[in-house]
Amino acid sequence: MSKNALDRLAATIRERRTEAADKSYTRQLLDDPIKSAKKVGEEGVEVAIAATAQDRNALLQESADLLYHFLVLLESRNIALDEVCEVLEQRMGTSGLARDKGPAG
Ligand SMILES: N=c1c2ncn([C@@H]3O[C@H](COP(=O)(O)OP(=O)(O)OP(=O)(O)O)[C@@H](O)[C@H]3O)c2ncn1[C@@H]1O[C@H](COP(=O)(O)O)[C@@H](O)[C@H]1O
Repeated sequence: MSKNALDRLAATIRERRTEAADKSYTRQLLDDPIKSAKKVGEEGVEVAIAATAQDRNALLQESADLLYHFLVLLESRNIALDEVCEVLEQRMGTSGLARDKGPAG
């Protein structure tokens, strides 16, 4: 999924704030940020299981579920995808090995 598709999906999710709950699954999640957070956790575990099982199709499907639910969670907490991208951009060029991991590693 390209960044452009993620932006379009995020815009759809934002629009669902004003949709009727009985017509929109997204609106139901936006009304219940705790459920939304739990769904991100569930979908993350399902991604990990699919990856561990080396099930390519399942990994694609679960990854899409995770991205959708992650975007809903961000919207429910009034965080724009661009803000997350800014954090990623700030990290660019800094190796993961460069972080201070403390004496325990
Ligand atoms: N990308 C998605 C998307 N991916 C997954 N899902 C839904 O996520 C739900 C949860 O998936 P699960 O596999 O966990 O199913 P479940 O365990 O039965 O779900 P829960 O009862 O736990 O919520 C399913 O109902 C899927 O249909 C999505 N629902 C919506 N979208 C996008 O959001 C748009 C708006 O959707 P509505 O708000 O429903 O109009 C759609 O046009 C799509 O572009």
